[in-house]
Amino acid sequence: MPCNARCTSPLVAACVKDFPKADNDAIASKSIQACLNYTKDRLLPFIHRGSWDPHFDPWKDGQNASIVMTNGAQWQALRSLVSEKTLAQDRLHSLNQGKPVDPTFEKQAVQLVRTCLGLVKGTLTSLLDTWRGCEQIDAKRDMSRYALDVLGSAMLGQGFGAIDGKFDDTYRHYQVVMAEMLNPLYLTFPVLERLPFPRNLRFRKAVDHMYKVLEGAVDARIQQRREQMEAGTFRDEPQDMLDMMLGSGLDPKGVLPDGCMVPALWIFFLAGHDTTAVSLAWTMHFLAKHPEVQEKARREAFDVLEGKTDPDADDLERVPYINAVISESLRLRPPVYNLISREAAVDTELDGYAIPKGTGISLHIGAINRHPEVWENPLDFNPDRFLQDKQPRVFNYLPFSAGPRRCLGDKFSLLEQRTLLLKLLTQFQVLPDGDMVMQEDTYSKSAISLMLLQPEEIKVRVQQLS
Ligand code: HEM
Repeated sequence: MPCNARCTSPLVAACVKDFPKADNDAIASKSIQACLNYTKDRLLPFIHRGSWDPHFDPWKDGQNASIVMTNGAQWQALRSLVSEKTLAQDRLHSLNQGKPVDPTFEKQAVQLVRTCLGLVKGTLTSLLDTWRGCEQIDAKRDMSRYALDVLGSAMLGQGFGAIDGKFDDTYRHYQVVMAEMLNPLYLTFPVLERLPFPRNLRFRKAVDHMYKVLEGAVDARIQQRREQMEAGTFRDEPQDMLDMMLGSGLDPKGVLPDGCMVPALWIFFLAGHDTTAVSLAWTMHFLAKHPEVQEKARREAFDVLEGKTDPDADDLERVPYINAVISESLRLRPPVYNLISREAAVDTELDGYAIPKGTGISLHIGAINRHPEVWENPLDFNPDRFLQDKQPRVFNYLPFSAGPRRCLGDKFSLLEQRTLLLKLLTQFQVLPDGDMVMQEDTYSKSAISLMLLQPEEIKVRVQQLS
């Protein structure tokens, strides 16, 4: 199935080709809904500051194009540039697999992984320090703070003061954006966005604030480079993703087309924060609920660390069981539960269902990840299934989606999650708090939870290991 310019539907195309019949059923029966579904166009307000302006045309060339909002050739160009210049690119993956890579890039990527790991470790140490002497912890809240500070450090070289409780102004505005960005009423009737409602004024103020923070971070970095160049101290070694995307010069648009830098940074925050936080919170929940799994993961963590307090990049590649725990948690509770919908690019048919061109299609990741014809005992939490020889086919396991639009931050998120688990397991025991079955059944009703599967709360108890 070809793609048209407005609607990239490679995933749908891939589904038609690659899904076994059972999954086609799941998609067709559970996931194909009417056009009220989210389409990428509807996500404009939080990504494009000008989207409440009736004259704003996000599809016009060079107007704040962002990777999530574009399709076709424009998306392809942005995707390869952004992925090339961040931790997301495939060559970093080859690096981890010991395959040959371009030596200039290798030097930069190795440096960046090391720097990012350093930043993650610092944030993590602060987080675990806040848990000492605590009986019960709010895992959902704390994982959210951890993921935000890690992302801030890795992207911009600065946290948001989330873990140390400073909660600067930016954090407050950021929360407004996160709470409102997928408001179903406004997604369905985007025209409401342009009316002078108090909600809209608050939302615009918050989006404006976030843009200013990101623009300010870019300007400050350019200014810092200028001073370093004048003093002859500038070293062309990226310290964070902003450095990678800026290249080695003084141009604020860096290696990207005009107007794309801030939307690119913005998207990484919006796509990378809550997703990782929710995944980690669910993993804490499963560890508490399955002590035998926790013990096995702890043994692996102790074996790999061999007495060290912090893992290095190699250690993170030697934790198959911990990796399987994360994979299983992502299977059962995929943070992106319902994939942002596409429109069918052409008239087509999916497992006997006619799909006219333009129909909104939303893939139900949650249903696919637990389909009984694909997964044995699909509702059981069983990390060992990811250690068996026969691994799930790509399109049977979709927490990060699949195909050309697969998540760009998956490797980064896994690095962040493995680091946390390695350190956590060697320092704390995670225990259930109250009725954990209840927790699994109470999902947040907030707007964002319509796409992200957010638990209402996840509380666990922690006990420091002696
Ligand atoms: C557990 C953590 C994460 C999960 C479950 C997740 C899941 C997803 C999914 C399902 C998509 C596909 C959306 C679609 O096809 O419409 C996606 C796209 C994306 N993700 Fe993630 N994500 C995670 C973490 C991250 C992180 C940490 C970052 C960045 C730092 C990130 C950046 C992106 C970007 C930029 C896209 C858009 C790619 C494109 O349209 O080409 N994600 N993610």
